[in-house]
Amino acid sequence: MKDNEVLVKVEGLSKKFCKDLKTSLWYGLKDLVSNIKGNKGERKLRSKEFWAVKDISFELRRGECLGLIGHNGAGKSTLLKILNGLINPDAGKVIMKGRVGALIELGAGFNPILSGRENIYNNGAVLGFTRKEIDDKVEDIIDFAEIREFIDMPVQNYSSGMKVRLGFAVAAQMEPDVLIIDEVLAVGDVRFKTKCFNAIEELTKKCAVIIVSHSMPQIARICTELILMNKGEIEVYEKQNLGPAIEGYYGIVGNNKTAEIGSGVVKIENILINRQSGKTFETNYNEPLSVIVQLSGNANIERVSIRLTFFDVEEKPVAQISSKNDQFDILSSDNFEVKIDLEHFFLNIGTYNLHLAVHEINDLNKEGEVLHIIRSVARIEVKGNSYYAHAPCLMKAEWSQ
Ligand SMILES: Nc1ncnc2c1ncn2[C@@H]1O[C@H](COP(=O)(O)OP(=O)(O)OP(=O)(O)O)[C@@H](O)[C@H]1O
Repeated sequence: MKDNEVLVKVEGLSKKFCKDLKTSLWYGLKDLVSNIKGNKGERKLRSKEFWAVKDISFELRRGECLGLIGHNGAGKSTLLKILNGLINPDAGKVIMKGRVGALIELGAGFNPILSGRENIYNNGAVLGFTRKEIDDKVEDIIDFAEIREFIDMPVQNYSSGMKVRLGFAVAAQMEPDVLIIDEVLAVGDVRFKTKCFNAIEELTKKCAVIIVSHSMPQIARICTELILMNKGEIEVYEKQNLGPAIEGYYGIVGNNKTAEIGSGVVKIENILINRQSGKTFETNYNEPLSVIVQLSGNANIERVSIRLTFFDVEEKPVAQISSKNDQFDILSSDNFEVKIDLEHFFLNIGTYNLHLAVHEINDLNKEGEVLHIIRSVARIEVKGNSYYAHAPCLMKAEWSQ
């Protein structure tokens, strides 16, 4: 087969479902009769029906890895099931070339009463391998799955993680031309998941991969292109710069609700970013950033610390600025203001939530009582020309040779 030939071609794929079972069965019966009469499938929605997948088209070549992302219920799994032939579309077509390896539903494709080893032989036979060819692969599959101890036990007694291990090992080791992987990988432990992502990266050189995941760092690492799905439709299809699709995903699933805790004895009254107040701020990567925190104090508290923590949209802390760490003493009074200036803002292009924390500094010069913490006090959107999705922070260095 040619190096970068198109292995998957999807044109105008649509699938509708019905929200209620009774109506769905009734429509199914009506469609059956109408099909027998030779009428084409109904493309319009009837009462209680909705498009789970609507008008999806794309092409994928050997060497490409397509990430499907989107909110729960966006239609990703339905699309994968159509691609793998598990369900029929209502409209559109799929052309798939070569051997297809798929890991779609936990335990799907395995016969529960057969052992892991017997299932490997079954799957291999379905994919067109001879017994001898499977003999040559079986040890590698068992090694990859790391379940040698349990390989002769019926699959129905496997844990979810063991099923994923076996499923991925079979899909990946059977020399697929097209590899389809759904979110099931999330069930595996962190080490095995990383091993799978590394294997997918290797496999992409030889095949076309379609993967569904909610883990943006992993998606950004292995995918060459992304489709952001929203309510069954393509919202963003990016091939060069994956940033807009990832940002779009966070825009749909992100949560930036403000929450407050603390005694409030010293209280954050207002915050200005680049001299402006509000909730959402825009800045450019590498530009200066100024934060002014306005507070109201109390005579009982003399000194406080202020901590600014930037969280990414997955709620992971990615950067922190702390008056304590910078050994800056903040003296509290009735109403006071603290100015924090950053010469360069090094966070990568993306959206961040700023959490602000004010603690009392006690006699031992340690952070004591929580005075006021505001989670997601501001949302900062960092703009820029290029997007490097691997790391949240893009530092600048002095280079020499
Ligand atoms: N067999 C079915 N009958 C009726 N509705 C269905 C069926 N399968 C899926 N759906 C509906 O289709 C929509 C798309 O579901 P799908 O599982 O494809 O979403 P998804 O993007 O994979 O979500 P998740 O991220 O939660 O896995 C959902 O509203 C779901 O309830």
